[in-house]
Amino acid sequence: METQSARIIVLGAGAWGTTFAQVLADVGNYVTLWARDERTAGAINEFHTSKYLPGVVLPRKVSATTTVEPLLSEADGIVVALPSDALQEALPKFLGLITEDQEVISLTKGLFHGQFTSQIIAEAWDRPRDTITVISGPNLANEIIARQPAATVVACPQAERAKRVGKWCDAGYFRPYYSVDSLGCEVAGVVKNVIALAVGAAAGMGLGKNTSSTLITRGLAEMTRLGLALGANGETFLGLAGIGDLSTTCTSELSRNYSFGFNIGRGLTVPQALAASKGPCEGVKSCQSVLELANQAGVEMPITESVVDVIKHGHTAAQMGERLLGRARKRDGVSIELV
Ligand SMILES: NC(=O)c1ccc[n+]([C@@H]2O[C@H](COP(=O)([O-])OP(=O)(O)OC[C@H]3O[C@@H](n4cnc5c(N)ncnc54)[C@H](O)[C@@H]3O)[C@@H](O)[C@H]2O)c1
Ligand SMILES: O=P(O)(O)OC[C@H](O)CO
Repeated sequence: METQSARIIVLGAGAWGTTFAQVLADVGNYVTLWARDERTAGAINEFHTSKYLPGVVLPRKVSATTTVEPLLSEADGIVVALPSDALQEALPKFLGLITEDQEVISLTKGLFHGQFTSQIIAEAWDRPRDTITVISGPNLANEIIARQPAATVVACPQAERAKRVGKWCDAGYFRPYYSVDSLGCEVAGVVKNVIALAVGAAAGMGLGKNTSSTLITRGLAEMTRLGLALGANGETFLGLAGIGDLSTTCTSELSRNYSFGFNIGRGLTVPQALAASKGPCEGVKSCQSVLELANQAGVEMPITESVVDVIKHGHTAAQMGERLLGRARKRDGVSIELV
């Protein structure tokens, strides 16, 4: 029988990694954050603060280090909370230090160079993808750090691993639901960021709730079509990691993706909107890859396509709207038809 407190390392001491570390500490686990700079680690260890979470005092059980290698072999679980474009640089140095019986948990909602986070981790650490647990849901760090109630999906094809990880983060205010569909959770976590860019852009143009609800609903259809084509379970998209996270990200000014889109909608350029962002905009990084994946799978994703036109081809938010409204008329519903 496993003891109640686990030893957990969180790689990435930013907003979500630090917040998730607090969740784990609140349950009674021993948590160490890996920060890449001494300043971030020092602020956590000496003052229990983080520049990523202004005004927050962290539990004393959360500590940080810049030298995590000696701690990895003793850990029960390793959490990856890095932005998607940092994974290929940051992860390989830990190859050989993590074994298959340890739990590896991904919090990163990204698709980088055509690879979902669990694929990148599996390759970097030479372990089967189906041993990696994905945690995804309507989980804005700034709300969870204040211990506001929220639920999440803890998903792993090896169900026992999801159960084990779920117990570690079952903090009461943070409520895990279990799934074996980690692929569906990853698809949803990536596509919702792209859709949030479009919804934010519409809001930034001054458009109202009818427009945002239209984009959210059709965005759900896009996400579901792609997920089904890739082999995910359709139910996932109607759950917390699907419509749950989509609605949070598309309606909150705390979302970096929505806020980025909002700034585009009010006329900022892509570089200006990126400079104004308070953190990684995964949708900006992943939209092209999502579209390529959709094209390979023969799936139509018009909202994603119009976001790519804005990010990569200099289209304005107004052109994005015109293009979407000019499309051929379709049947309503989350259809699995690919045309
Ligand atoms: N913030 C949220 O509300 C939230 C919620 C759920 C999921 N996520 C996902 O979590 C991931 C991280 O987001 P975040 O909000 O914590 O970002 P963040 O910018 O707040 O933190 C990222 C951290 O990674 C570190 N980092 C960056 N590159 C690195 C490298 N090469 N080596 C080592 N460390 C490096 C940064 O120094 C920083 O501490 C993203 O994929 C995001 O989509 C975020
Ligand atoms: O700030 P965003 O847009 O990266 O969204 C954060 C989380 O993914 C919301 O669940």
